[in-house]
Amino acid sequence: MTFTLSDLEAIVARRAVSGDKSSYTAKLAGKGIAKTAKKLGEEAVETVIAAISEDDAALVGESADLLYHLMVVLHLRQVPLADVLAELQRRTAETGLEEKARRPQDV
Ligand SMILES: N=c1c2ncn([C@@H]3O[C@H](COP(=O)(O)OP(=O)(O)OP(=O)(O)O)[C@@H](O)[C@H]3O)c2ncn1[C@@H]1O[C@H](COP(=O)(O)O)[C@@H](O)[C@H]1O
Repeated sequence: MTFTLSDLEAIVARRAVSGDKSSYTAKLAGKGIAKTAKKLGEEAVETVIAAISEDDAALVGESADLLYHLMVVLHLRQVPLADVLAELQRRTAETGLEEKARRPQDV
């Protein structure tokens, strides 16, 4: 069976409130949204570095770290993954450049 981000969302939700001393998710969630969002930023930078100068295995690993930390941030903000997917689906109605052209012009 294919593993999905929805599966990861459920794992994160369960582990964040587990109180399990061996859980990284519980430890991270306990630090709050500011620390967790900062960690997400660090993982984003590591993913950028992997994309530019490391091999595919490194990029896969950093991408997994990035998506996992994003799921913890969404959990802490109580934003369902479904909301993000719905936004992505809404965006399929037009190209990225069409959407950009509709934005109000800077004055
Ligand atoms: N996908 C992940 C996942 N990806 C990355 N990580 C952890 O993210 C941490 C990031 O490592 P770093 O070296 O960047 O940071 P660190 O120095 O350990 O942490 P800081 O002190 O900087 O906060 C590591 O401890 C990784 O194990 C993850 N931890 C958990 N999961 C998933 O969550 C499930 C539950 O995990 P626990 O909550 O730990 O039981 C796991 O079975 C996985 O499915």
